[in-house]
Amino acid sequence: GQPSPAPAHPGPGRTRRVPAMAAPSRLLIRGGRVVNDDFSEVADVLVEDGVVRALGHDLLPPGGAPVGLRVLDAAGKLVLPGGIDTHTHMEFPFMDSRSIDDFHQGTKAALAGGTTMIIDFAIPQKGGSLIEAFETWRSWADPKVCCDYSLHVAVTWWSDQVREEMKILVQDKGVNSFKMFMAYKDLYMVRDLELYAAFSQCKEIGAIAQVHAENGDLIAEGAKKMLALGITGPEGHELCRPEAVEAEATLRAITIASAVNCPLYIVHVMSKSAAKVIADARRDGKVVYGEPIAASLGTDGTHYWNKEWHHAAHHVMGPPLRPDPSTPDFLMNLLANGPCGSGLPRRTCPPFMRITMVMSLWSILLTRGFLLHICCDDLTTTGTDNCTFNTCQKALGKDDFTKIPNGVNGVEDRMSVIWEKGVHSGKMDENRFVAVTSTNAAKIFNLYPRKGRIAVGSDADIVIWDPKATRTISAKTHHQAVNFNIFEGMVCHGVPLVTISRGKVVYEAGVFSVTAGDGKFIPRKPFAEYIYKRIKQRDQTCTPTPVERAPYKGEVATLKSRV
Ligand SMILES: C[C@@H](CNC(N)=O)C(=O)O
Ligand SMILES: [Zn+2]
Ligand SMILES: [Zn+2]
Ligand SMILES: [Zn+2]
Repeated sequence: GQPSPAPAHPGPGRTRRVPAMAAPSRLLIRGGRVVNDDFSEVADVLVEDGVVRALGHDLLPPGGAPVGLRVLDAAGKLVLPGGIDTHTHMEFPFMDSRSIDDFHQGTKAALAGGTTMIIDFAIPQKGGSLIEAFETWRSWADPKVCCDYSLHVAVTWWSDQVREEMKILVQDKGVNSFKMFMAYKDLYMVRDLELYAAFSQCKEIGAIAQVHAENGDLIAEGAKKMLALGITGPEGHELCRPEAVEAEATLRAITIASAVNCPLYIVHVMSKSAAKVIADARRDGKVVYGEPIAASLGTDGTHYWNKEWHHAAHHVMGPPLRPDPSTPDFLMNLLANGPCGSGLPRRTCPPFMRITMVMSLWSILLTRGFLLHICCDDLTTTGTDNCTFNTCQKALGKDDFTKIPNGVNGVEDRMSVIWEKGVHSGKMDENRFVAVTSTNAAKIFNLYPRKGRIAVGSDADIVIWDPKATRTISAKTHHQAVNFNIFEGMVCHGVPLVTISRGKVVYEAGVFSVTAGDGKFIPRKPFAEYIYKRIKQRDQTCTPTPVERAPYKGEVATLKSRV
């Protein structure tokens, strides 16, 4: 059975209790630049009863704002779809501890950073019921969340019961994503044949398979080796599971999913090696998506060699951050090159081929007069894997790195870190930023266009964003419960000024107006079009058929009896 809900934290950040009747039911966001994944335009946004009612110009009635309509001036600012964090672990009982940001504090911090929805994980013990785990996580989250949320469910063992419960979760509970761990040997790890069975069931019921891609056997052997060498500090955590251990499992998962023709989602992509495997698989046409996280996009594994034990330990997560300092830039490049007008395949063919290809390509373009849509989209969404532990909790592993509870922060800083490292750096434009922080996740997890877009009929999850303002990230000022921030001191362009959740201003100029439980669980239907179209097409037209041939009539050797 699972423990009871963690106690709610008072936490930093003033919360102004706004009496329910005072919140206006209608908002008019005026004069901002509305940015969706495919298009930007200066427009007013009218919101009523939690939904976008109209987009257009001069929506303010001539007589001025009528009673019950609040006008927000967004002139010179951006108006973005609220971020969707695809990967969190609030108040997660794990490694003899429990993550310190709970569903209240964690979702407040999300809102402060411009994220208006999180997708967390219900994780049963081996042998436990998936449905019971789902209901347990629901009981923790529903009373506390300040923003909308949903749940992936983990498959930590295999049986006919698990297969059946996956089907029930999809049909009755609004789950359409299941995470299988290839690491955490003896705790959550499943083996290849179980992956094959779980992927087959995901395909059968229209879910997307997610994997934690690391080779759990190599990690176990690597850890023994490091401890035997007397390496007990956080540096041992990375040394025992170098990026090849992540890349190997990534390729193995892709190979198994491809054999099943099941859509695959690689969570927390942490290394160049794994990212290259995913990019190559996508170029081969595989239906696979990669999710780098704020940590792997914003910092690196050199911190494991920091002389301050607690500093190094606070960066311990699985898979580890990588000591190769070029990793964040590399991952951001692969994240940046999404479906674009003129993106040309960056590699995969020798130079002379490329010249001829480019020449022929441009000649086609010019004659046809349209921009070729080459979709690179090597990495697709961004999460945080927010799973935070205070220093005293991390100290459970002060003498043995395998005992350091794994996990880092990110839920509050993801949007600013990606704006700074991705947009301000010139790698991606504002539309791609929206795609990777919100829209692509909504499409993959079948939330779109209710979530992930500012359009008439969509939920009014909106952020008024100041691309020019900067903020300095620090544990001293962040709204998370955890007492450390892996982005400490980072100055980021891109600051949320106002966060709106389902039409309510919940965060403005540093002040919260949240109510625990205001967030809702968002159910998700199976067979998301965005991922299943190609799968279904392949089932129809790519299933192999036998060759018709006359039976063999020649001599057949006699079976030699074993001597
Ligand atoms: C157990 C969970 C959180 N911990 C972590 N990533 O270090 C995960 O592996 O995603
Ligand atoms: Zn994981
Ligand atoms: Zn592209
Ligand atoms: Zn995780």
